[in-house]
Amino acid sequence: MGDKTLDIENVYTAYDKADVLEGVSLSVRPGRITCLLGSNGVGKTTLIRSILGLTAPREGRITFGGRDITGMSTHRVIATGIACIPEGRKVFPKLTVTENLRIGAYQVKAEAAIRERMNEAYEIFPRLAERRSQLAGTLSGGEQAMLSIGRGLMSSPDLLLIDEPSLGLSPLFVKENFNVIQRINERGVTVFLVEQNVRQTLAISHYGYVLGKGRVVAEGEPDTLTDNEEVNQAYFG
Ligand SMILES: Nc1ncnc2c1ncn2[C@@H]1O[C@H](COP(=O)(O)OP(=O)(O)OP(=O)(O)O)[C@@H](O)[C@H]1O
Repeated sequence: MGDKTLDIENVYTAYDKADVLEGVSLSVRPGRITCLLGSNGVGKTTLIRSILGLTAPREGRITFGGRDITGMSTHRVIATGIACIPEGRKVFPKLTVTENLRIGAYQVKAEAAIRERMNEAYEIFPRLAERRSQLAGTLSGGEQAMLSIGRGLMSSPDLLLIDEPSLGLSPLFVKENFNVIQRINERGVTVFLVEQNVRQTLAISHYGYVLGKGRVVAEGEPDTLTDNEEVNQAYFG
């Protein structure tokens, strides 16, 4: 059960000279689904890269459970209990479903623990259990999305970062995957959900932030965000 807060304080991140993130601050509280909404190119993935130590912030601070993880190597960030499901899913196409899941548990030594987690993943995704020996590259897009979530769960994370899970999926799979994210959260995993799909994301979130160009332009409970005129302006305008 996750009990650690992820705190992002005044983070500036740049790839070359120009800052993509210009002083982002937000909190992902334990046990909740917190979402970050924003249109193309505002810096959502860059924020995830900053958390994971893939692109270190040039200024600001990121802490997880009070521990400073700013600019830490990705390997060490993951060891603190954070897992990430990247945009575009990225399963290993030539490996089976089971082999893909095992990769998610690469930091786990005990075979019994790996088995237990795998059974849990198959319980959450019966559709994957039926296809456990199938090559991941032959799964449908929606099934690959499930597999990438399942793989993220194999490290038993406290916090799951999910980057645009609805991207390129049919409405039915989007609905199914969002249901799964909600169920995973009910099992005690804290979720930071980065999305463009406003309505469905807010429907499952406890709290939300809206990223404008490089900075947070609004935050609040889902109800207040749906009706907020400024949000609609910033987001769609
Ligand atoms: N490796 C990189 N090198 C240079 N610029 C980059 C790099 N990655 C992203 N950018 C730029 O940073 C900006 C923000 O990109 P980012 O991927 O964080 O946005 P996003 O909000 O996740 O967008 P999308 O929803 O389209 O994925 C964009 O202008 C992008 O071109």
